[in-house]
Amino acid sequence: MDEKVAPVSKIVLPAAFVEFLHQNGLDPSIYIASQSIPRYIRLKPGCGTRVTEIEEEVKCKIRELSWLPNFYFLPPDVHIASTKGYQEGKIYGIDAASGASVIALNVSPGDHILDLCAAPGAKLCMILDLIGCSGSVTGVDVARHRLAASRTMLQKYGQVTDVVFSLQMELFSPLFHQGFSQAVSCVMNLIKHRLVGMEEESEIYKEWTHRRPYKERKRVAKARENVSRHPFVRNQDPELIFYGRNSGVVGLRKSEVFRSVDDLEILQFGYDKVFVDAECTHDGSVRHIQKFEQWGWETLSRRVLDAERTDDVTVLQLKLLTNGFRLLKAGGFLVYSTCSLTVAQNEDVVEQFLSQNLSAELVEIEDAKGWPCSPARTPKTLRFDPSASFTSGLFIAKFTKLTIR
Ligand SMILES: C[S@@+](CC[C@H](N)C(=O)[O-])C[C@H]1O[C@@H](n2cnc3c(N)ncnc32)[C@H](O)[C@@H]1O
Repeated sequence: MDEKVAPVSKIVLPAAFVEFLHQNGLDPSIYIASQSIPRYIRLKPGCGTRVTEIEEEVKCKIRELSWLPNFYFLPPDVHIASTKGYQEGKIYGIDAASGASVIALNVSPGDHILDLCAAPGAKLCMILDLIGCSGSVTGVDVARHRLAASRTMLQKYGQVTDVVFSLQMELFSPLFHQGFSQAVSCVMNLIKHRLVGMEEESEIYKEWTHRRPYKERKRVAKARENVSRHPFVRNQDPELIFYGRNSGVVGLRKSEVFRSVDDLEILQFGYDKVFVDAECTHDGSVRHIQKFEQWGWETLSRRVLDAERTDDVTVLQLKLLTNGFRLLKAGGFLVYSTCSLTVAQNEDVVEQFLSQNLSAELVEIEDAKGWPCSPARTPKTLRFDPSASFTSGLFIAKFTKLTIR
């Protein structure tokens, strides 16, 4: 692993990573293409007039992307963080392929949407823009620090950030959105600790507060430690860590918020759309891989190449997809995406899932007709290949739920 070979672009990929790419039939030259992959930004709808101002600030032209509304691109080495538009929450960085995966969901105002791997939240922001002021969005994630980033991001971009949950993913029962009177976003994770604002389980949720008692803070810190040591360990106790005043949660008991539901109920009252932007090895995200040069290639070895971990990831992906699908109502749509280009994390997961779920059917992604992507091995699924799309690498599959009688 320490041996460095294969000079690719400006970075020198470690031999083990080159081997990983070869084993998965991936061409290391996609990392060369990274030099010509632009930086993508999304302007919040209605902010198109800010383009000239941003151009003056970054001292270069920003160009509109023809195939994705509100997306623009600029040279990869130009940073937007110091621009007024960025600081005022009018623009954010999001890769065009990621934007495409959100569009594949066909978000409509009034939809009730579940985002299962939501943090740090660029796609959640986009979903909230598309849904407008009706319907609901529920965001879920396992990582507390990433959830904190999501909350900050949603607040910055003026999104409704009413609810943040702490929840065991695999045990997740839908927080029935019928309880919400307006669009809310809920971010959840798996950290096991007691409900903030509730002294006893039997108590009613009080208004959430940042000012937590000492005992509560200690419990949270301990839970955080456990989760970072055992990221894949199942916890038993779904917990709410943050919720907003208008979330519909204040005044309810835990049993009312997290009531168990059967599959028949879900067919009728489940989510209209579910987005599973699954945890993956990120090998398709060229920029992400390049960052390991600073982080240390040993970290790449641990996070991407470790065979046991890669197996864990595919098991987790199948679980996330299965659980997300369970929570979908009949006739609803689910988008599964990863920024890995390996068949194991994409087509194999999709095919295994289909073989286990007779009510799942792949559907064509209509919007993709104008996108620079290519068909993947499984019919109706697609891939963004960085060397052809000039975006990050991404796999997308879209399912619907049939009613099987
Ligand atoms: C590809 S990232 C999601 C990116 C996000 N959709 C966005 O647009 O910013 C995958 C996420 O899955 C989360 N994750 C990993 N295991 C999880 C689990 N068991 N349940 C929920 N989220 C999980 C990770 O913490 C990570 O934030």
